[in-house]
Amino acid sequence: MSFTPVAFPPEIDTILRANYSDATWIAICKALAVPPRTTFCRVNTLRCTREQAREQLQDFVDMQCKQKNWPQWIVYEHPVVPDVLYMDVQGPLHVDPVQKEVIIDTMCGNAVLRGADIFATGVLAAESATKPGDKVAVYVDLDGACLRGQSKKYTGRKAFVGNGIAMMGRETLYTCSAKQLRGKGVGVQMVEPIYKSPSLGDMFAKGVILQNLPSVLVGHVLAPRPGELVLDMCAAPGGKTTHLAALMRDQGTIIALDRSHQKVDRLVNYIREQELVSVKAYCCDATSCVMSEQETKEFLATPVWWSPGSKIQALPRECFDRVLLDGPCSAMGQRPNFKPDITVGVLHHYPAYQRSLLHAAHKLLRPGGVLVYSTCTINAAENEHNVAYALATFPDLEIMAIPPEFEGLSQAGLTGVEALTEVARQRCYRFEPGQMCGVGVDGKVLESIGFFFAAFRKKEANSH
Ligand SMILES: C[S@@+](CC[C@H](N)C(=O)[O-])C[C@H]1O[C@@H](n2cnc3c(N)ncnc32)[C@H](O)[C@@H]1O
Repeated sequence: MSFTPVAFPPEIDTILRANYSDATWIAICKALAVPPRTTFCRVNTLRCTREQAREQLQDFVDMQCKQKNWPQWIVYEHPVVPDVLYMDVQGPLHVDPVQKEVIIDTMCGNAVLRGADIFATGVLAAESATKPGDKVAVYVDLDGACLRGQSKKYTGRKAFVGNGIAMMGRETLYTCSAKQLRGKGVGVQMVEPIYKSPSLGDMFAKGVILQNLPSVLVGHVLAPRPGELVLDMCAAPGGKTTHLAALMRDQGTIIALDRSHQKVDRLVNYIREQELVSVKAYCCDATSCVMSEQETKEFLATPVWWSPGSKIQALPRECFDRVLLDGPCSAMGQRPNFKPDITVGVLHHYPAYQRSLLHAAHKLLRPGGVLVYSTCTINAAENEHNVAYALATFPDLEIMAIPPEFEGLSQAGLTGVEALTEVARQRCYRFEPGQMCGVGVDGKVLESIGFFFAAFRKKEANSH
């Protein structure tokens, strides 16, 4: 079974491949079409130890394997990153599609390839005679052209992702509204997926969070300590915010911003559910969120933070011990990616936008403080070029060396970015799709999504 490599629109392909040899670019496009070889999850160490979480997850996975008639699947503790568990992903496996078809959209297809079952709301179309218990072949609608509820066989472009068992009939799926279906649970249980990996089910409630290794590393490299004042500039949905809170033992203050009101509302609920007291989330445009010097003075005279969830305008200058800038990006490192959906205009818009966020981050960071800049894209303009920009624009920022324990988990930055010195390039954390991100306890290569980050320290006033 093989997947066709990701095909970017031609103009996008030209831009992205510019920094690679043809062979490397082809390998990247192949890797982007399929899921990473490893499923990583982070343990919420405020709730349980990693060992407790591993045991619980192993029990859950054992139960699933029994149900699906799969051989035993081992949950490992990551040898280097202290709060990470991981499992291997198997595939591509040879699976013959059965006759009856179910169609899902590309987002749902991406999740299926990463081990998920299909929730009732995810099913776009099923053939007219589909009943609970039927074995169905699951296809992804590649062009977004399948009508929801369609009963005829879909004849558009589609990709097979495996066979599953329908858990409800066609009638239930399409006579109920999307609202009624929400919470109804699994619509199709994937028993013969092309890429096999146990799903995490409701392990989230038990403190196990699906999170890619590079995202977890971001938290460890930022390394916030209990009692510090930390800023997460683009925080929603909050995967990294909650990690920072765990690293700080929920002691200190994390100011979590997001521009979107709805996302902040969800983030506030998430923080409440997690019973975190250190995180305060606000709706704020982080490109223009810096107080003037006078306003900063006045704020610091009586520092009172606003009520969580409210819209705020600005934050005090040079006060934050750590700043995380995990901003909006072209997300071209996501795996699998059935259909990269981006225009040249949008791709070109990101680097400048990220630079405006970098300007704000620099103003808010205290001397001696640490800034981590991250993206989940392979686009050099949003990565190495922005690192070079930050170093050239802010002479008081220095790029931090990779701690010895994290060496070998990522690749260095790309070559050929003129303004990036060799030292700075070596200090970038680039996670190239298809390349290893370390080695597991059993010597197997680990692999994740495409990602990039760099850590900077702001020099103390007397050191520059
Ligand atoms: C990559 S996501 C952040 C993911 C998050 N850090 C996590 O780990 O869960 C980028 C976020 O930036 C937000 N965003 C975009 N522009 C922003 C701005 N000017 N100010 C604040 N947030 C912004 C988006 O709404 C989006 O939620």
